[in-house]
Amino acid sequence: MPSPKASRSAGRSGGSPVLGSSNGRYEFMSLNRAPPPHLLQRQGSDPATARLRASESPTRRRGSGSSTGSTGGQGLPEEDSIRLNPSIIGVALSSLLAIDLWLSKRLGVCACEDSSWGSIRPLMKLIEISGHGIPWLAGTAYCLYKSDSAAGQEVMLNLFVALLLDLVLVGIVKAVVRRRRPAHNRMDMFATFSVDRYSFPSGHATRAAMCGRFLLAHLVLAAPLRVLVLLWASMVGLSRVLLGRHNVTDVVFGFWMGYCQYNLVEMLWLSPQVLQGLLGQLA
Ligand SMILES: CC(C)=CCC/C(C)=C/COP(=O)(O)O
Repeated sequence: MPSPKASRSAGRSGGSPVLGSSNGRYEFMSLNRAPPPHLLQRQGSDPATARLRASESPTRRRGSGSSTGSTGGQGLPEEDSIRLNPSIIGVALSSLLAIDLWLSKRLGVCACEDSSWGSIRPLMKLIEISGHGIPWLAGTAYCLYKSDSAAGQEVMLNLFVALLLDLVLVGIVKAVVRRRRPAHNRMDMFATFSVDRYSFPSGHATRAAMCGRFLLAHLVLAAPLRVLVLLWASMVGLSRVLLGRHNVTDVVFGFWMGYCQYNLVEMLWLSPQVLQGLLGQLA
């Protein structure tokens, strides 16, 4: 093994510990220079093969000119150029993912009772229930049943359909992406589907964004109540990360998806005629 001292001095001279030991000692070699012949021989069965491998080192390849062609063995082989170009996107995505995981872990302060903010976990769980699918479906069905005006029934029926649509769309995306929930999450949510073991996107966030927009658009609410709706939707999203249920990107995407789902609900809006037909069939 090289002593730390040897490694440091090699680092200072621009060398890099790229090759193995010779006679029990490690040797350091600059990436910009061709390796000595005795080391080349160890890389391949004969010196010619070894030299060829050395000429394919990343540094040599980068300096070889054309990045598109593969003519005459001088340019970059095509498959290599394909592999190198998307690496910028790959690095950006993995950096974003790393930041997401790090931030989500730091924000998961109510993930269990003995977490740093474990004392507010019950409050966060209450907010969680307020954005759960069951109270929303049950509440909407109750309002639909109780509503005595055609306008009220129309709004409630469309909200009910929107909630079902949300469950289906979120289920599909979760099943396709299959991102696991954060490791610090305790799976103690009530009434979940099997796809809810996956975390992308947050179903609570999609519901909060979609229902928030729905309420603001279809209920005549005073300004303080409108602010309350916005606050509630934000708190539902935030509580998902604080409880350790989701990573930040699950919630951000969930909000965006719920926002778009509302546009879809508006496009597919069930008119009173359709509603009468449906109710007529039920009666
Ligand atoms: C059983 C019904 C009707 C809905 C399930 C709602 C639920 C538990 C969704 C998961 O939400 P997150 O993805 O935000 O954890």
